[in-house]
Amino acid sequence: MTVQPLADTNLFKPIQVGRYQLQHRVVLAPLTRYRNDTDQAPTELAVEYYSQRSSKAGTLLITEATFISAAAGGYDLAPGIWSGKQITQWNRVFNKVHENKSFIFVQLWHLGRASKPDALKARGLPYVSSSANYITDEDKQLAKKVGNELRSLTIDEIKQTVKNYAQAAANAIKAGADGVEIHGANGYLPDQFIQAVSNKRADQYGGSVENRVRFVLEIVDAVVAEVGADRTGIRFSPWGTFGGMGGAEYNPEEPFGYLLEQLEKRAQEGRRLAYVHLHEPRTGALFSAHESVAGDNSFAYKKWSGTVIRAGAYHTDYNITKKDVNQNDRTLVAFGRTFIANPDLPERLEKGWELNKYNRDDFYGIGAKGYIDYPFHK
Ligand SMILES: O=C1CCC=C1CO
Repeated sequence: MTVQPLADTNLFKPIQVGRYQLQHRVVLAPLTRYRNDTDQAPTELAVEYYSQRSSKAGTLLITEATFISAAAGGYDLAPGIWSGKQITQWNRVFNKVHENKSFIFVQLWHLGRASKPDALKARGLPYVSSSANYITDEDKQLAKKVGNELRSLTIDEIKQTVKNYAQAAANAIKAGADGVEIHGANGYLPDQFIQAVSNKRADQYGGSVENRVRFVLEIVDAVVAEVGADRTGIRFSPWGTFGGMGGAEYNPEEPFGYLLEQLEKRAQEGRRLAYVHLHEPRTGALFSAHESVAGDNSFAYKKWSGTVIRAGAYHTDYNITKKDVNQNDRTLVAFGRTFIANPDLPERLEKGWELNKYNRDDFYGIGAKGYIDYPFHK
């Protein structure tokens, strides 16, 4: 991969995102790091980690995926935004980001069937999804073994979950965040409703595309009512296969095209989201820039007239980055792994400086190594 200065591209033009004026279009992508404390709250190292990556004024950061409630979780060292301590600790992170005159949105997460039935059982919590449709047979065997079999959310539970998203959004703003991103991608709960491969319901939340997107639109409407459309983003992975998504004969333009039309309809009525964030097909299989899946997100621009953040191995070819960010004036690019290894990534991209290489072995774990010890450019 050859680096080149991107200062003269749209990537370094200011842009209004929701109620915020960003100074450039490089975004910290949401990155699970499994480095929180035993109360699922950010640590002091997290304060430093996000501070480093907000060092160029006017940067937009999206936090690692953050559970809306204990029932939404199941991964011990991932963070939440439901308890007082979590809110207090996130506030320390957000204050440092704001000292650097940057902005941060909290990604709101519900695992659904991607959770662990044994971890949920230990907390006395149910293992739920749109339908009792496991990702793998191993999940099914484990769920049976621990006595926490996957089941469909009831209508009342769906309504309560929507309220939990709104409460988590309110908590994020109370903690000082600038906004929230609804995590609708990568096979988590909203995606489990959107996609027919996982949603086998026969009620108003299943079957037709209109019914399958009902849950995520209820979440959008509740979060927007709570914190405002201009402080709300949403992420989708239309071409993703992670978490058992996609499947044979699957055309994502059908559910996601309709979903974007509904978001645009809301925008025309005065409730335009700050942004729609899309995973690129080349990282559809996640965890590798090389297990690309077929597909193209250009359909989204025809359905949605607002701001778009695009993510997916953009560090591998600057010419793709230039093409995608220059094709219109409403595209930002999110970087994940490369931002892990380069705390000053925006400046390195602007000036064409060499990039630190990331070490996948250090993505997760406790302590400073691989978290806050990557060097800034000399
Ligand atoms: O979205 C994804 C895929 C793997 C982990 C998360 C949450 O940040």
